Amino acid sequence: MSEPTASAPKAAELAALARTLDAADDLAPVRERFALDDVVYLDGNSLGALPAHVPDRMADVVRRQWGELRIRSWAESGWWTAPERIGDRIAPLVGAAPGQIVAGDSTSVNVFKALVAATRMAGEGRTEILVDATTFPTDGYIAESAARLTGCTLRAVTPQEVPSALGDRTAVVLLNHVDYRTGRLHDLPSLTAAIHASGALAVWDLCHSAGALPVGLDEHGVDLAVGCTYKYLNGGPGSPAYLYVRSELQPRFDSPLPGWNSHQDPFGMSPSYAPAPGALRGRVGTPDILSMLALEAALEVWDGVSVAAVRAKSLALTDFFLRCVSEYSGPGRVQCLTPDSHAERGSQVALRCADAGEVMKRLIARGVVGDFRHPDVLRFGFTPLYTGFGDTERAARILGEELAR
Ligand SMILES: Cc1ncc(COP(=O)(O)O)c(C=O)c1O
Ligand SMILES: Nc1c(O)cccc1C(=O)C[C@H](N)C(=O)O
Repeated sequence: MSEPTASAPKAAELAALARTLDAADDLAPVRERFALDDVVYLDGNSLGALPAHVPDRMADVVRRQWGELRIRSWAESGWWTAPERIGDRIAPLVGAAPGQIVAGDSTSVNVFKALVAATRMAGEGRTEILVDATTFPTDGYIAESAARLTGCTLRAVTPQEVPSALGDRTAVVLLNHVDYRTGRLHDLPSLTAAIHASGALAVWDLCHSAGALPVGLDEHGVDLAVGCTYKYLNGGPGSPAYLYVRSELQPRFDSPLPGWNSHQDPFGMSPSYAPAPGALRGRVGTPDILSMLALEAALEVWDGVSVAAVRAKSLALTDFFLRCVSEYSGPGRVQCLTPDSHAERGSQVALRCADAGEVMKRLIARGVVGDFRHPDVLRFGFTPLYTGFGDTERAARILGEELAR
């Protein structure tokens, strides 16, 4: 049996407030662009939902472009130029002018390219890589290997420790914009400025911020950035990642993976490598066209949607969720790891509680899908394109009921 959590009048008040907020939400109609059921899907920070038009688009890609046009599609269906074209479609979502982003490979591979290329661009005597000690693990593993390959030392520091860790030996700093576990948003403008003041380069991992909040890559002078597209960009499972190289740095970008797709004359089949100009220097080999074109179609859900509006709704949703959790779960049942301050909050709420893995299984069984991160964290990701305030109230209410069991 469940203990009662919030009083019935309180629940009615929150449900009514949710209806008012949904009615005033300009982004509410965007939900229709997605194929969703009545599950409350709060796992878009791991795998974004399917945009409704993608299956038909992919049927055309497979049946007509591949099945009928076959090899002609590299030119006639725009396959060959898809990585740069899609990079330019992602660019406004992360505050970048065209010509600086190429889509392809995984985030892990792009972290490797960015880090090694950054150490190659760093000045004489700069032989230390700083890596976010709280990073999603893959960045740390890749940084360790990149350091060994380049003869650099590697030091793990928290983002807060970066300013005092910087020195005249620092070559590059790899940071996560939003912490995957806590949902903490790090201060990209001021950290990038501090890194530059020390003469080093800044590489940012945008996996948990792109599509959820303004990033401002150009505005803040970020050197290199990477990110995935299967979370808030809804590109699909394993969809291509992307690499941003600031235009001024492109002529010096010396890729550690100089495949033929980044050659200035790929079909010249020369035995020696000569890099192409611009963003396509970040390409490696043949792109994964099916995933690439699913991503391109998925990005159409952004037509007419501003990142600023998404950010405003994201903060309103997470504020409302925190309020509902505190009403429905009572004091002491959960500990919130996500900062209260908007300036430090991404688009997820992370709650620590006892038996978090079991609690999440029960939530999923009741139609509230978040995820569990080892050892004791419940994560709830809020995708403003398809999550409403009613969903948010329902998720918090069911969480309260399960915690009271
Ligand atoms: C911050 C961050 N970086 C990297 C990755 C993963 O990269 P990849 O797509 O290479 O698996 C994730 C999530 O999977 C992530 O959250
Ligand atoms: N990339 C993933 C996958 O292939 C399977 C399951 C989950 C993922 C994720 O994206 C995890 C995610 N980066 C996280 O923040 O935990």
